Amino acid sequence: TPITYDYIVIGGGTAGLTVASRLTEDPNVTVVVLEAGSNVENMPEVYIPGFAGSGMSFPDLRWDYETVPQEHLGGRRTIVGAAKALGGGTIVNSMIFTRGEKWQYDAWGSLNNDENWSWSALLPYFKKLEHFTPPTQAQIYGGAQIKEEFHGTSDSVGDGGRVEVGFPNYFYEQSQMWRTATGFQPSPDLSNGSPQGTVGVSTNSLDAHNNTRSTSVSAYYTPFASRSNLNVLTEVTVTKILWGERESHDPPLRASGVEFQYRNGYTGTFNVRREVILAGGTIGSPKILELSGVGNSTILEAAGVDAVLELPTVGENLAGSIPFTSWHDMDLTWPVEMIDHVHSWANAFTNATLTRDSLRLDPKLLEEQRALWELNRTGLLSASPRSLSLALPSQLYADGQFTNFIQQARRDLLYYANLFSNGNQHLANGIEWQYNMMLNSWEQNESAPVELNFEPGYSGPTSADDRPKRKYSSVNAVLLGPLSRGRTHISSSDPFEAPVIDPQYYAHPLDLLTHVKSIELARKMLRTRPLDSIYEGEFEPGEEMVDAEVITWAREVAASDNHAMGSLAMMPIHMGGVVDGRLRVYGIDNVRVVGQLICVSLLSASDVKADHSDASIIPFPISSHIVSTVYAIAEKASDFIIEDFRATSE
Ligand SMILES: Cc1cc2nc3c(=O)[nH]c(=O)nc-3n(C[C@H](O)[C@H](O)[C@H](O)COP(=O)(O)OP(=O)(O)OC[C@H]3O[C@@H](n4cnc5c(N)ncnc54)[C@H](O)[C@@H]3O)c2cc1C
Repeated sequence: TPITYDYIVIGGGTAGLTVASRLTEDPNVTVVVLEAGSNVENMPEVYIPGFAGSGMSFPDLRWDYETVPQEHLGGRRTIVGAAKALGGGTIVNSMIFTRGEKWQYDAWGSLNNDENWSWSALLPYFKKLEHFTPPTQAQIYGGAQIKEEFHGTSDSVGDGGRVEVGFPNYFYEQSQMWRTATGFQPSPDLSNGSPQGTVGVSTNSLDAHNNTRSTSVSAYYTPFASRSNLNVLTEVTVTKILWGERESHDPPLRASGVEFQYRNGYTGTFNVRREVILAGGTIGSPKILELSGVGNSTILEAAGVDAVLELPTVGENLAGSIPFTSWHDMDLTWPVEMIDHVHSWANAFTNATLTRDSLRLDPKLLEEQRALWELNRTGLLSASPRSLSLALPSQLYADGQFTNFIQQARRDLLYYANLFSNGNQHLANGIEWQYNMMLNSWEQNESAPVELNFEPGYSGPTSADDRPKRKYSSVNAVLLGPLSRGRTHISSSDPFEAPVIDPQYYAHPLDLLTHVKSIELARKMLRTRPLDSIYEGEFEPGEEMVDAEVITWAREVAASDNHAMGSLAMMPIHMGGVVDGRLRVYGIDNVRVVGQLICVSLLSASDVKADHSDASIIPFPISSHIVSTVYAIAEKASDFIIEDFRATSE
């Protein structure tokens, strides 16, 4: 007989471990977590901050979700990065730990007409999850800035939250120069809900006491692994959710358990008493719903899966593809045929004394720095410092130019909303709503559509073997507010077959225009005082390249940064939503989705770091790296689950 648990958590990543840990604080509640990847907490590439990003170079630690050929990226396929390990994205990510803009969280609440979702409703959870170490005088001198009221408990106050958050203890001189070169206002705190238009040093998911990475494993699992009511199984892939008997075909459905397969091929099932928590990530979660017969019945039947619940927007709301028709008449500063291109970063040679490249160029230095880190947790490997600037439209576009683009986007609003909705009128309404919010915020110059993110070393598309063995400064341009939407769907009932992912990058012309502008700005910044003093010529896109060539080049090389969202969006059902404000899947009694959002943004590729992956139910993109928001959603979801159980059992 299968074992019965109160809760089954599918996916032991960021959100999954958070929820499992919180639920098992009650010793009477039993939880099993099923994670496809392994526990790699003890890999140096994971816990040493200076190696951040290198985790994705291990094939066993990633899913390799590949997109279909992207029409607007020259027909190339790209990889949507996602981690396959206990701890999920927190194991491999770049440790950037910031929050979005206040109005964006408020907009989730307005969209769902739900006061549970707003900046002020989430702030207590952002604080609850953090165990924050305030900056030292040396870190403040290096550029670290915070306002304590926005952060979790620090050591001086008490035990605090679970995720260690702090500032790097090593700063590269060129990062400081870049912050000045941007000309942006210094941010008082990048997590204060108003990062737009400012520049600052990012906080990290970092234990600042011993300079090691903080992950959802170290925060939510390892200290509690001895709980007898928490069972975490690794190398186990969930193949479908099982449903209880129904008297008729009408909703609601009720999950009775899950079916899974161990790496060695052994299969089994567990029964569930209360709820199944779906936390498989942006691509993983809709895939499991579809394999279980929940989704668009036409897609399911084509894949050979019997539909049990018609929920046509599962896997939708992800990105879009269309011709640039009506935009061809616009008065653009570059020839209109160039719109259909992207570029996503700029880098330059530098004569700075030390960059992250130094570790690669000089094996002896790497050895010394490794020994230093082992000795006292200092040196170049003790930190993964990033400086971020969140560019407003006025910082990207010349006067008046953006207004024209916004007007054009408004004229085409319904056209694109319909086009991206895959024929679903409800979803078209939802996308229309999202567009209105986003265009209004940009028109009023109140939101940052892009982030310029400084890497004190090489970041770009060329492998270490193929580029000059020199030191670099790089600016990653991340499109934080994509208007394109696409989809991810299964095409087979085989749970080990990858889904068909079509984010439709740059299908909305404004995505491309804005991203191109951000690269122009990045190139300029690299030559601006005081950074010009260490500038030794642009490497990529290339000193001689004019805009047209840059766009062509970029289209050929730009990489996905996985800033997509909404494949199981939290929206009203009449707007194409899949989950309600308490994260319950519409039409199902006891399945919740936590932490699964995919952000489709594009950033530069890097051989050292990739960036970003999936995260959740968030209906439209936030102007930030997303992991802290995923943790906050998971903390909040845990409270919902506990409250809802109490309410039904009273
Ligand atoms: C390379 C990289 C760099 C990043 N850098 C940053 C950064 O610096 N800052 C930031 O804020 N964000 C960053 N992100 C994004 C962030 O880490 C993720 O968005 C976040 O961790 C996602 O949380 P999640 O819970 O939604 O999914 P995940 O943490 O990905 O968890 C999903 C889990 O489910 C498992 N799973 C999937 N399907 C199944 C199945 N069928 N059965 C069992 N298990 C399954 C997966 O293996 C995974 O462990 C980065 C992501 C990547 C990949």
